[in-house]
Amino acid sequence: MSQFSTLTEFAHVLAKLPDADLAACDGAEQRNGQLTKPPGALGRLEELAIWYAGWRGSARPTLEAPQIVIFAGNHGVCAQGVSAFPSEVTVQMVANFEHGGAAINQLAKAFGASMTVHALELDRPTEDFTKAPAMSERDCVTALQTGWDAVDPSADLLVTGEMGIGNTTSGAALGAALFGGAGEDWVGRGTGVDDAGLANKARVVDEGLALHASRDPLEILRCMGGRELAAMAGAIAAARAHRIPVILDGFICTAAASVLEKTQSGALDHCVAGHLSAEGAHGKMLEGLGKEPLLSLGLRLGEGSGAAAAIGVLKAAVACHSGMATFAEAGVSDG
Ligand SMILES: O=C(O)c1ccc[n+]([C@@H]2O[C@H](COP(=O)([O-])O)[C@@H](O)[C@H]2O)c1
Ligand SMILES: Cc1cc2nc[nH]c2cc1C
Repeated sequence: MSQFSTLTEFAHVLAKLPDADLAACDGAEQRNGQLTKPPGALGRLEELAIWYAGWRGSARPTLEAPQIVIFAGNHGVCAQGVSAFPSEVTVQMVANFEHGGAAINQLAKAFGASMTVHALELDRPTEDFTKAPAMSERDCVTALQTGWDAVDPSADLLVTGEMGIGNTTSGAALGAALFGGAGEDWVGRGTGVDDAGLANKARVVDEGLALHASRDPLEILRCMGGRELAAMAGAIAAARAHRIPVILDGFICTAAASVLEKTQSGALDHCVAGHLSAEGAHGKMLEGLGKEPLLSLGLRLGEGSGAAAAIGVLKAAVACHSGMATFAEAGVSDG
């Protein structure tokens, strides 16, 4: 539980979050060197296991309690015709999550993750950001706090996902405002808009950038983000406070996470990129964060799906690291 009642206070919380445990990292690195395999033969799985060990504070960690949190929000900017789907799909999909019928339900089950869904005032969409700030400071802080409180301190891995018709436009606006460039550099087809729809999204983002001049990352989140993006940012920050590593999902999740990194450099050191989304600018955003995605499967679903698929990769890394025999234990001659 953390208390912050303004965006400035949230920035102060971010500045004080803990770092990885270097002794655990060193211990994990040493153990990795003794396991029955040629050095480096498990490739990136080795690096992942050591990173995970550092955040969990144990040279031989376990990964048994992954948590998936899904946040849903509605967007006033949908009035600009930015999505291929109507806004009511957001609340309908929340019901689908609650009844177990969505892709993320099956992925959670497949990888043994708990899952919670948080609908964020769906009947009170954010403002259309071409006309006004998307959220008041109070609304933005409330969403950050909801995200913070949604994290189970006993989880040992967190995936944050979202559902929000129109939110690829918010993600693109955040991308442009945080990393530079114009609307056309950051918009993609989202749920499937055509060429005219894509051009319209670029126009909408450009209007937002012109109206909201502040380049303070948390102000950018408030003015052009959405409740589900703020909640993901709050959850990712809370995970760090609890030393819970995070797998980032696609374009919208990464945009929300980028707000943290731009507020406090290094704020995403406890996060890996789960996958490369088919949403056009996701790769550029990940490059801007210096993150290499674990998977590239052409997913563009959101709702935490790509990150959930990557739980399997991280489980593989930790299982090998913590379960394998050393050369000495197995009586295998080393090189
Ligand atoms: O995560 C992604 O990379 C991603 C890419 C494209 C679409 N989505 C999902 O589609 C919805 C937003 O698309 P749109 O076209 O309504 O802006 C939202 O519910 C997201 O979860 C998600
Ligand atoms: C059906 C549907 C499911 C989704 N899940 C995440 N975003 C979504 C958008 C739509 C349109």
